[in-house]
Amino acid sequence: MDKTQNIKETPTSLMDEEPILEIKDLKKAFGNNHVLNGFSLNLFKGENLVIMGKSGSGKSVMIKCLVGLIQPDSGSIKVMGKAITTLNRTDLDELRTEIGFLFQGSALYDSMTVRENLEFPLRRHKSRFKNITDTTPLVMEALESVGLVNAINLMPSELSGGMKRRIALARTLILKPKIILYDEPTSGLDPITSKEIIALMRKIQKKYNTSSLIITHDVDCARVVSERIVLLVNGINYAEGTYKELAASKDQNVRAFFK
Ligand SMILES: Nc1ncnc2c1ncn2[C@@H]1O[C@H](COP(=O)(O)OP(=O)(O)OP(=O)(O)O)[C@@H](O)[C@H]1O
Repeated sequence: MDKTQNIKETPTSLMDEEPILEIKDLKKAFGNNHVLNGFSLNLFKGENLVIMGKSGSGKSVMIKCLVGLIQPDSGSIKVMGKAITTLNRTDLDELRTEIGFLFQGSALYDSMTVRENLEFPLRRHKSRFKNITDTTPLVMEALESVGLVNAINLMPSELSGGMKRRIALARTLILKPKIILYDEPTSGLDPITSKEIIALMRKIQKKYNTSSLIITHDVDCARVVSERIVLLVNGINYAEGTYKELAASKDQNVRAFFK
């Protein structure tokens, strides 16, 4: 099926805006393995955009291209108007402070308290926070946003899986990112904790006016959290639309995601 049949026009409410993140015709192959074959997407301010694709379809490769960890073979990626592939190391590092990551495993530092885990990114990006002498208000605000103020002095070993994920999110929020990349935010969590994380993602979107790219296999998460969904199939943005639109599609490749 011609992919253009599946691609929805950009929603009219967003049409006048510059995308905060723009991927155009991205191609990446490893030898004969052509992973991305002209993938494109626009992420707009304040939007939650879900990317779904089956295992091995290239979601992680796309994210790595996006943050400059992998050089694509061709195509362009602009984040807040800056072309990623042309930035030098310093500019790329600076741009990365505007992007929050919540990756699978949410790796907190086991030997540090929750407070120290949250302070870590502030120390790493010293130049941006050099005028801050007391980190407590920032730590408290981030913990408040994820509903875990009381966990400030706990060690990661004292936290449940869901709490760890919340703290990892707080550690991301402390840098006040404009864009958040979530990689499987609900994987490994029980249904109730997943629902709590999903609700939290919505709350964060509203409170911080962040734009998010969310990679997930979790159809429930996609339904609740997204304004739009992009399906990555055969290395391209095969289909795009709201949950409702895609869930009603008759295309077998699209239906496969909603069974
Ligand atoms: N550095 C690399 N060198 C060679 N091949 C790679 C490299 N990174 C990824 N690949 C290949 O690219 C393809 C896509 O991998 P990727 O990790 O992006 O999939 P994914 O969609 O994120 O999968 P999953 O949902 O299982 O995490 C796979 O065939 C993988 O083997």
